[in-house]
Amino acid sequence: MTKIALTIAGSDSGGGAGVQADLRTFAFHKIHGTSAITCVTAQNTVGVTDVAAITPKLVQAQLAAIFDDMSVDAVKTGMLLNQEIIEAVAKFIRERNVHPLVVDPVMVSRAGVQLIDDSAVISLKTSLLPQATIITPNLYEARILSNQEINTVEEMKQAAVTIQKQLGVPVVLIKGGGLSDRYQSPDVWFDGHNGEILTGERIVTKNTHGTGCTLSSAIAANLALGKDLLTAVKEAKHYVTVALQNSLDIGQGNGPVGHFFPLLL
Ligand SMILES: Nc1ncnc2c1ncn2[C@@H]1O[C@H](COP(=O)(O)OP(=O)(O)OP(=O)(O)O)[C@@H](O)[C@H]1O
Ligand SMILES: Cc1ncc(CO)c(N)n1
Repeated sequence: MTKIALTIAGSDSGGGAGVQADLRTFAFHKIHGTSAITCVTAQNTVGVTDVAAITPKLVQAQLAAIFDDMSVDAVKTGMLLNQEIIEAVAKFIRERNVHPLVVDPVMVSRAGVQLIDDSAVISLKTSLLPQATIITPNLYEARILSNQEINTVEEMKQAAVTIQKQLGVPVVLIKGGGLSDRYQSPDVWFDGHNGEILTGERIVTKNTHGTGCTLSSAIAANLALGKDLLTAVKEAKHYVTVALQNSLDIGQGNGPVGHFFPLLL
């Protein structure tokens, strides 16, 4: 039977991140992708020039339209923009017992640009993160969530434990794309008992736009396919590495990763 995944996220006009990256990732995994759009960004490979929120009512209506009609096998959230949207999404997830749920707590981009406002950070922590199956903060986001400095794998491990315990999230995966390591891009997993360092070769490219969106939607896709969580994460990390190896030299800034590899028809 066809599996179905849902992304609750923002639109990236440049097509590299957000809903556009998520739907391509679902399609690569042979999963039907649905989407509830939270905001529209005017964005390209260089940066974000404008953003407008979708009303919480319309976000909720998109979610209801999907869940009233279809059986959704896995969900991911990405950029939720503001407190009202986060609260609407969190309420829907609570009421409909939505799971498995991969939360990419999008707050700050790899380039260090803040993508959501301060009140939204509080709602994310209190209303949404505790409902997640797994959360996937990048280094900046993990710093905000743990209140600690993170520059090394050792500090990533400590922060993962702090976040897991303080926020009551079952599994924390801190992404190491932002580390200054020339050879590796390790991600750190902590599930309350076991810690693991998921190693991965660092690909030398400037085209890293959308890596975080791609990782979280690949985890959701693998969960929709019935894989266990650690396997889902390991395979998703491998997918991102190969997508980076096949990244696209588009635009003047950071181009997108290559979600599809040459197709032989
Ligand atoms: N140059 C790279 N080579 C290999 N893996 C990378 C590289 N950059 C990032 N990754 C991997 O990509 C995934 C996403 O991590 P990253 O830290 O880039 O997330 P992010 O900041 O949320 O991404 P973005 O905001 O650009 O979408 C992680 O698995 C990370 O290890
Ligand atoms: C819409 C959107 N979502 C997420 C990110 C983070 O990469 C981005 N740059 N844009």
